[in-house]
Amino acid sequence: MTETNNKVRVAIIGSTGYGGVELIRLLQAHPRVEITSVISSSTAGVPISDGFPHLTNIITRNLDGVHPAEIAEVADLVFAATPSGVSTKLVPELLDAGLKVVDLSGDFRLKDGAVYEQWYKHPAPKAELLEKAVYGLCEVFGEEVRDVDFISNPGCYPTATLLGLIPALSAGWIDASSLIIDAKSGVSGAGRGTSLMTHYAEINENFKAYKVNKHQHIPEIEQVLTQVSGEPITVTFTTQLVPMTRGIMTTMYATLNGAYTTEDFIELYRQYFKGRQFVRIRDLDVWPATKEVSGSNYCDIGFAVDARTNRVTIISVIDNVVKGAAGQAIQNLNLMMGWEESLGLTFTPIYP
Ligand SMILES: NC(=O)C1=CN([C@@H]2O[C@H](COP(=O)(O)OP(=O)(O)OC[C@H]3O[C@@H](n4cnc5c(N)ncnc54)[C@H](OP(=O)(O)O)[C@@H]3O)[C@@H](O)[C@H]2O)C=CC1
Ligand SMILES: CC(=O)N[C@@H](CCC(=O)OP(=O)(O)O)C(=O)O
Repeated sequence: MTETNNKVRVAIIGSTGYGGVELIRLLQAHPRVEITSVISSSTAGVPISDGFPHLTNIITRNLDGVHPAEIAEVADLVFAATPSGVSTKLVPELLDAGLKVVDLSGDFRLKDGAVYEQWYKHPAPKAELLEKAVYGLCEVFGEEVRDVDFISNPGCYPTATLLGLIPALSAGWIDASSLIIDAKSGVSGAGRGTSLMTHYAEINENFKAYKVNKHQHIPEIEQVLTQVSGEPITVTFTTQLVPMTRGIMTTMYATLNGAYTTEDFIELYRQYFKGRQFVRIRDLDVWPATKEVSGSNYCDIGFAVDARTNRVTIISVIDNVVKGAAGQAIQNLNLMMGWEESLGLTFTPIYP
């Protein structure tokens, strides 16, 4: 990989979407990255600040078209912040052109193509690429990310959910057959395209469930939980849209396998995530709120054991666009490059 002035050259496909624009914001402040191309399939040739005035005098370059060979001439690594279905076709061409790739879509997260087709309703990528893609949940699989050239960035809901469940499941503290996940997202999770679902009058002062038991993140969560626990796991997973711009809260319920206390959970998770600065385990009765991670790469997790019901409630929050997308993608870049994983990501949440 070429490093110019000690910097890696990076291109962003889908730079006119929410994930891409957030990558621009974060990478602008990254000390080891130079953005050499911002790419659009529909508006190439115009300055990106035409459509995004907040980038005026920050990114002065024009949008480039989607041409893998040309991208490979100016960049070493590309972020594909593209819709599912698009990445399936694009990523092989980018890899063939010699680029490293971090793909933000759901296309390469599921190892079984038939499962992908069942949930995503698109033709699956080739099996060898599904095999090659490394699932970049940094705090769990960070060692596997080092020195690879193709990362599949985890989904937003799965990031919050998996970080909230894996330590307790790995330790055998919770019953794997009892998992219920109640998930809520701000509307930026749906991307920049307009739809009736996210239209202001439909979501303002409203709160609605969608894709109940049908969400494409269900097999992703089940695949990873099955992998870490060694036994087949299914989950009940309900997604809901909240009238806010950013943020995900997942509230998880599980039956306990023993007489563990809330303090035990806090200690278990602090040990599991020791040295991983982006996961913050809350003190007793200090519940995480989405605002407390907004604009940052943190995932905050809190617990309450209920001895009466023999269940634990686990609450996990992230900013869907940062830790759920662009921030985690940069964390993966850092690991791929052998840099400190927090490089360029150590900013404080925006509050209030
Ligand atoms: N928003 C979020 O919180 C999260 C999103 N993701 C995933 O990240 C990806 C990007 O999401 P998000 O930014 O929200 O989506 P958006 O809909 O906001 O943006 C997607 C972008 O992809 C570009 N695009 C569309 N078709 C093509 C094509 N054929 N070739 C190249 N580029 C294309 C579009 O830009 P143009 O027309 O200019 O090319 C568009 O701006 C998606 O796969 C999404 O599921 C994952 C986690 C969280
Ligand atoms: C609020 C909202 O609509 N969120 C989206 C998140 C989709 C996403 O990020 O898609 P992939 O991870 O599968 O690429 C959804 O629920 O479908």
